[in-house]
Amino acid sequence: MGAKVAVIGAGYVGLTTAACLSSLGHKVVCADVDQEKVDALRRGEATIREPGICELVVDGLASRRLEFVLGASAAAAGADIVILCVPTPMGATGAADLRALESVVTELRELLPPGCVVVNKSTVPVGTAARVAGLIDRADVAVVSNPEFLREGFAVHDFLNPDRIVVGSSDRDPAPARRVAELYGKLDTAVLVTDSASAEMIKYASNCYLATRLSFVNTVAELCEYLDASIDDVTAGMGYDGRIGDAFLRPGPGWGGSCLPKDTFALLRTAESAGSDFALLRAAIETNVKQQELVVGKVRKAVGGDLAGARIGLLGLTFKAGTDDLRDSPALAVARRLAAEGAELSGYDPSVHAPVAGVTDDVRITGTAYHAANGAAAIVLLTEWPEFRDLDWARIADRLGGSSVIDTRNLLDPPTVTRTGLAYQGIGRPDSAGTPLSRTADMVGQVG
Ligand SMILES: NC(=O)C1=CN([C@@H]2O[C@H](COP(=O)(O)OP(=O)(O)OC[C@H]3O[C@@H](n4cnc5c(N)ncnc54)[C@H](O)[C@@H]3O)[C@@H](O)[C@H]2O)C=CC1
Ligand SMILES: O=C(O)[C@H]1O[C@H](OP(=O)(O)OP(=O)(O)OC[C@H]2O[C@@H](n3ccc(=O)[nH]c3=O)[C@H](O)[C@@H]2O)[C@H](O)[C@@H](O)[C@@H]1O
Repeated sequence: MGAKVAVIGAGYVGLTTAACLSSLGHKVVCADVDQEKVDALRRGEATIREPGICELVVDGLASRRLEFVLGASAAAAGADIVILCVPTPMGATGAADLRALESVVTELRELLPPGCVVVNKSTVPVGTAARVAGLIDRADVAVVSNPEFLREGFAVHDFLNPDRIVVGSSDRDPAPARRVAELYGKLDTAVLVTDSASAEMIKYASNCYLATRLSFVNTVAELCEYLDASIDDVTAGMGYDGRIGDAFLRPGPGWGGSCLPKDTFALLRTAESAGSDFALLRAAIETNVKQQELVVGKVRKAVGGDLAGARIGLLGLTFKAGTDDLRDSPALAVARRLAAEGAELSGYDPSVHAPVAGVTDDVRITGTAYHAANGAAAIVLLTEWPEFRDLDWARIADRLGGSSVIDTRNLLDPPTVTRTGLAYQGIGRPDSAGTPLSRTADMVGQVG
């Protein structure tokens, strides 16, 4: 029989956790403080853009294994396991802001049923499980760390097909950790049971490694431009090495999103507090800022050196393709820098249909990519939405006032663009058509 689970927070992680656990046979009550969100979810409407989530919510409601309530207190009664999925954003110092987490824990401490397990699924600094246990201060309630590794845009897939489940428990009693691991019993994956501090560290180390890897790749791409090498072929060649692997090697306008930026800063602060200088991580963060400047430099150069009054079209605003999430988007960071130099920006994103106050203020949102190109001196592709590959570049060329296309995701086929008379620049790619981009791939094809 499934467990009785309360999930606190119905965002990307909370809603995915609630919907997926109910699909695995558990009885789940999911709480949020946002009345509109709770109402929409009760009607079976997905509140996040994630493939498969809507179907799971509808199935969960129909089977009565999934319920949505307003406020954490309403979810806790009768729960065997309470999973905390509230935000842990970057605080003023760069450290994780734990106020939402602490307020939920304080709200719930008296209400938790005896014998229940509180699970930290939010990304929290090392030591937080111990801190939460201290706040709850009850011998009959255990606290377990169970970090989440899902990616936005693949949330349901990643939750149901995880590379690993990590469960951390400082309790001398292994039973609470086992109960949490059993939630995922139907999934065929590695389960690592460890202490809480290690579990918390695994999450930060993973995200910070990914961020560092991207800063490394972006730097290699920059070097490729100086040396007339092709980053496409370089990363392809690196990726054949099983120790390196071919995932997460695409250069771009810098990494962003709701987690990598805040988690890199948070680990840096954690290291500082521990008296350790994590110079490599600091360099990864600095390199990421430099990457945005590098993109701005390419645009500045494309318009003749002065961005003041230059009209620039932007393709893509979200932090990556496949999501509607604009949090810490490198596309918007680049837009902010361009606007600060006086550029007038029009932008199109398939998942952004209206301006978002305080977020997209630098950009006039357009309904199509072609409208974003109207009269622009240059067009800058910032998010790798696949549909941008299929644009009619002759039509874009007709609409542009200038002739520059800057592809910060190396998404486009350069000859397709340059054939229309436009000038193409990627990241770490030879600048024009007739490049050796596919030469190596062809050779590999012939040999193998
Ligand atoms: N977004 C992602 O891809 C991943 C996020 N994480 C971590 O998971 C945590 C949550 O992140 P997201 O789901 O992205 O955040 P989110 O912002 O999408 O969702 C958080 C939800 O919690 C609700 N909430 C806030 N205070 C509450 C309270 N007192 N009671 C009940 N609900 C409350 C908010 O209204 C919101 O709906 C963070 O620590 C994040 O670092 C971990 C892995 C992946
Ligand atoms: O803790 C989290 O929230 C999550 O953060 C990331 O997931 P996500 O934020 O959804 O985004 P990623 O797919 O990792 O991309 C992050 C950024 O790196 C960029 N990126 C990614 C891959 C790549 O090859 N090149 C590249 O520039 C993306 O465009 C994006 O801006 C991690 O991949 C998840 O494992 C983790 O659970």
